[in-house]
Amino acid sequence: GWGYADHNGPEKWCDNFPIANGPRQSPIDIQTSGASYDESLKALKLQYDPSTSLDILNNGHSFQVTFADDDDSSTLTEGPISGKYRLKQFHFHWGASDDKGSEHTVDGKCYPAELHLVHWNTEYPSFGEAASKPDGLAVVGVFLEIGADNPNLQKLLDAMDAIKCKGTQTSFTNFDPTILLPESLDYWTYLGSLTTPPLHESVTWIVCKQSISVSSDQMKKFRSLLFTADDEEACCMVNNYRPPQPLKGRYASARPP
Ligand SMILES: NS(=O)(=O)c1cccc(NC(=O)NCCCCO)c1
Ligand SMILES: [Zn+2]
Repeated sequence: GWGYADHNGPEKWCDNFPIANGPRQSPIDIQTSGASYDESLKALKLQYDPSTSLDILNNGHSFQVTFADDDDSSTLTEGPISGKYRLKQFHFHWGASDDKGSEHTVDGKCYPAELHLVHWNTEYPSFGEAASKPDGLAVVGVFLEIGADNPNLQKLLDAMDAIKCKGTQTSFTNFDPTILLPESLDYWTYLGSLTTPPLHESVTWIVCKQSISVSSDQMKKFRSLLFTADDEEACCMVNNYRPPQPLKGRYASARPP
C-alpha cells in the first residue's frame, strides 16, 4: 500500500491515484503576498465537546484521535464555510528533524509539524460520503513551531507508548481539542484536497496564521512511533508529509485585518 518511503511515497501516489496531478491538490505553499483579502470571510466558530473524544490510533500513516460524530456536539461553523461541519478526527504530520515536517509551507518556510482537525459537511450522511464531495470536508491546519514545552500536548505524548505500532489503539476520552488551537484563529483559506491517498479534492482548507509551540524533546516522542506493525521490521514514523503541490491558478484568501 501507499506510504512515505521512496518505493511508495508521494512521487508514486499518481500510479494508483491519478487525481494526484489534479487541479486542486494539497498541500500548497501559501504565498502571503499573493493572498487576497475577502470581505465575505467570517471568523472561525469552533465548538468542541470533550465528551465526544473516543480513542487514539496508530493507523500506519500518522496517529489520530477519533471523535463520536453521530450528533452536532463538536462542530465547525462560520469561517469560509456555509452550513455545519462535524469534527471526525485530528492527526499530525511531522519530519525526521526539526527543519521539516509540515505539509503547508508559508513563503517557502517549513515547520517541524502540522496538526489537522478534520470536519465533514452535515449536508452528507457520513464522513465517508462527504470525503469525495467538492464541499465535503473542512480541515483546520495548525503549524507547530519549536519552542517551549507545550503542556497541552502532554496527554497525547503520554498515550503514544500505547500506540507505538501500526494498528494499535487505546481509549482517549475527555479531550478538548480547543487546547491545541493558537490564541488567534486568523486564517488563510483555499480549496484543496486530502494530502494522503485517496487525495479526494473535497477539502476547504483553513490554515491558522499563528502557530503553537512544541519542544525539540516533545518532537522526539512523535518520532518514536512506528509506521510498522509489531510483526514487521520496525520503521520510525517520520517524514509522513506530502510536499507542496502546484497552485494551478489558486491563491489563498484571508479575512481583512
Ligand atoms: N491529511 S488530511 O488531508 O487532513 C486527511 C484528512 C482526512 C482523511 C485523510 N486521508 C485518509 O483518510 N486516507 C485513507 C486512509 C488513511 C488512514 O488509514 C487525510
Ligand atoms: Zn493531515
